[in-house]
Amino acid sequence: MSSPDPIVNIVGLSKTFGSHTVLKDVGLTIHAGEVHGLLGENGSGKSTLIKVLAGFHAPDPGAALQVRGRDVPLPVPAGGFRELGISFVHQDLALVPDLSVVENLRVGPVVAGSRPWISWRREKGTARALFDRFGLDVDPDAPVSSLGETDRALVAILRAVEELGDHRTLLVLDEPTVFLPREGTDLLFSVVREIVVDKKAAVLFVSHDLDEVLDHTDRVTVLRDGVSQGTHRTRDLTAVSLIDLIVGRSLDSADPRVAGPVRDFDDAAPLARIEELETATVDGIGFDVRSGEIVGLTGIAGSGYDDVLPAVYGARPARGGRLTIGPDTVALQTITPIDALDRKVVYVPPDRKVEGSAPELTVAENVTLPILGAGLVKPGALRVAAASLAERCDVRPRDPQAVYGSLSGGNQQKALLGKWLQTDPALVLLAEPTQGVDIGARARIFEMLRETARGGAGIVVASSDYEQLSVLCDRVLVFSRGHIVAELTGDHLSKHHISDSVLGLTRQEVKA
Ligand SMILES: Nc1ncnc2c1ncn2[C@@H]1O[C@H](COP(=O)(O)OP(=O)(O)OP(=O)(O)O)[C@@H](O)[C@H]1O
Repeated sequence: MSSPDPIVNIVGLSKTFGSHTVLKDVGLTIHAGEVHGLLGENGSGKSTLIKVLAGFHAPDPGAALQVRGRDVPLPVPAGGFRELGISFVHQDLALVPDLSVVENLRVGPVVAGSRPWISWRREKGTARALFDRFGLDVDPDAPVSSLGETDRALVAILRAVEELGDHRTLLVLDEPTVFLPREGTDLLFSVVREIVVDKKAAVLFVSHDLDEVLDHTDRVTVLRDGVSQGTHRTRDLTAVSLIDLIVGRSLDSADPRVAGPVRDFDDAAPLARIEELETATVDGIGFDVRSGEIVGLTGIAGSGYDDVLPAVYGARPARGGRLTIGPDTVALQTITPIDALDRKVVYVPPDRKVEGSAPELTVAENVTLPILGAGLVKPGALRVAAASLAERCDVRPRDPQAVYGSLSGGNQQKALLGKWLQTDPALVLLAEPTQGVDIGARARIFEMLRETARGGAGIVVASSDYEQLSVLCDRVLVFSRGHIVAELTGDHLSKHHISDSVLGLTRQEVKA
């Protein structure tokens, strides 16, 4: 197992932003040869700790860092992590889409000035050898923009592996599976194991997915409100003991791993009907959503399930199809987000940073944007509306004047969902609603969605998180090659049934 010698040792790490101390005297010891999980609720300080290692944040005075037994002065200078043999994969992957795969692989050394000239022929050969070693079938000349999500994530990870160099120490993966379709995670973890197999380097792995953490880490360190809850051997933990460490209290909503009661919608009238939808990846599909129902859409990457919601909302063009909601039928080829909103259809996209919000504005400004049009413009009233929304959605810190972009990922997601749910929508379209969200926030989000459904709205969730779909949905539609190939309800709504169905191992009859 792990070597007793720490490869990276952090002692007494604190970090304060303004008056808010977000890391409090944290220690972290990582051994060569281990996959070390870093867990904690949204906003508990995981990314801040990683950004101190990356030299992006200077810690408060008093912290110490040792790498392979040597003292490293803090703050780590810009780019200094390279000399320490540390590399990072951040959630946004930091790839340049217009550059080729091989150019992306070499961007780091070029920017760092460590490679004055480059033989691209040799680099392509090296890239091919690297991909072969990990069983990745990617053309080094292909532009990154042409790659699927899985390949993109794996290129970013292999680039980080390359950047570790000869004196490789630590690969830091900050929620690498958040944007990875399920079929990509197996490949990811085989890469992770390969890195630590000779016990020379270690992997620090940040994730909210408890199954992944329990299956793939050797030890875990848990942060709660910026305070370490200790480091534990993974084999001594269960999902329940891990939740206790992370949340530190019993969950304030129902356990998000347990489904609600089975509800029967067979005789309910449709609230919305999507018919003959055609997009680049979807081939004439249709389905109904009934009042109060939560419908899931899933499939492997490229199956078309993730193309449906933006097309229904008019955020991405459809080639054809119709949406009927209430008395109206709208052509999906021409529908715009304004038409959709007029019909009380709202859409929360998967990438909240790009499409869902204005990061430079305050939380109050972000969450009150949809109600500005309703004539409510007095700043005092907006502040009250924002504060009550933040309270209801459990957005932390509870400060409506905080800059939205400075919130942790999960808190941004709660605020974004709350912003749209307050508009009393008829049909809610959600893509990956709990991506990057911790277990406590996940419980809160599920509760918010169930409450909205109980109020009579229909909800459609497109996701590759089978556990989330099994717990939240009344019905799941499985896509393959642009068609709906299975409809799962009742006893067939387990994580494993959904997974088997997506992989084509089982089929359930699709009702007309
Ligand atoms: N640049 C900043 N300025 C002010 N506050 C910040 C800044 N960066 C982070 N914070 C605050 O520090 C706290 C810890 O945030 P951090 O991003 O480290 O959490 P996290 O554990 O990584 O959360 P998540 O799981 O949601 O990614 C949060 O309260 C966040 O709002």
